[in-house]
Amino acid sequence: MPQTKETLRQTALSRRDSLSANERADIAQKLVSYADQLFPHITDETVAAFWPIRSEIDPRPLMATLVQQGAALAIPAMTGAGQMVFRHYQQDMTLVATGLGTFSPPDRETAVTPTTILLPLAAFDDKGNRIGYGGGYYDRAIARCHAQGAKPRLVGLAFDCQQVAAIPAESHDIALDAIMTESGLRWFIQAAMKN
Ligand SMILES: Nc1nc2c(c(=O)[nH]1)N(C=O)[C@@H](CNc1ccc(C(=O)N[C@@H](CCC(=O)O)C(=O)O)cc1)CN2
Ligand SMILES: Nc1ncnc2c1ncn2[C@@H]1O[C@H](COP(=O)(O)OP(=O)(O)OP(=O)(O)O)[C@@H](O)[C@H]1O
Repeated sequence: MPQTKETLRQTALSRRDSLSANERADIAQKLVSYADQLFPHITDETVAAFWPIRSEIDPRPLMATLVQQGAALAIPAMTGAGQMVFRHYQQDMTLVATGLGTFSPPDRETAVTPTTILLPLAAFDDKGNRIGYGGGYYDRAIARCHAQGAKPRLVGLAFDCQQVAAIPAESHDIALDAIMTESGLRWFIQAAMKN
C-alpha cells in the first residue's frame, strides 16, 4: 500500500533530524557551488529563500552568494493561519519572531512576488512532488503568485536523505521545477500527471 503523506513526512523528517550539525553545515556550504547552475546570469531576480528552523538545510550561504551575484532576496512572513507573504530581506536586517519558531522581516518591509522560490521541505520524490510541515503555506502562497500571473521557478533545498519513493500528490499540491541537494541540482520533467 502507498504510504500516507503523514508517514512519509515523519520518516523523512526523522532522517533529517539524524544528521549532525557538522554534516548539515558542510552540505549547506556545498550548495554554494551549485549557484551558477541555478542562475548562469542574474538579471532582475528576486529570490525567496527562508530563515531555517528545526533541522532544515541552511540556505544562508547560498543566499549570500546570490546577493553577490546581483539577486534581491525575500523570506516568508506568516500573516495568518496557513497564510504567508514573501517580504524583502537584507542580510543585516533585524528579524522578528512570527510564531512556530520562524523569524521574518518586520511588517514595514514590502511584500514582493519572487521570480524564484527556494523551498524548505520535509520530503520530496523523483517527480518533484513535495511535502512540507502540513500547513499548506507554500501551496497557498504559490497559488497566489499564479493568480497574479507570476510563475516563479520552484527549487526545493534539501538533503538527499529526504527523498522518498512516491508522494501521493493532491490537486492543490504544486510540484517543484528542481531540487538542490548535496548531490547537485536536478531539474524535473514537467509532466501533466505527477502521480
Ligand atoms: N524556515 C521555514 N520558514 C517557514 C516555513 C517553513 O517550512 N520553513 N513555512 C512553511 O510552511 C511557514 C511556517 N510554517 C510552519 C509550519 C509548521 C511548523 C512546525 O514546526 N510545526 C510543528 C508544531 C509547532 C507548534 O505547534 O508549536 C510540527 O509540525 O510539529 C513550523 C513552521 C513560513 N516560514
Ligand atoms: N491553494 C490552497 N487553497 C486552500 N487550501 C489549501 C491550498 N493548498 C493547500 N491547502 C490546504 O492546506 C492543508 C495542508 O496541505 P499539505 O498537506 O499539502 O501541506 P504541505 O504541502 O505539507 O505544507 P506547505 O505548503 O506549508 O509546505 C491541506 O488541508 C490543504 O487542503
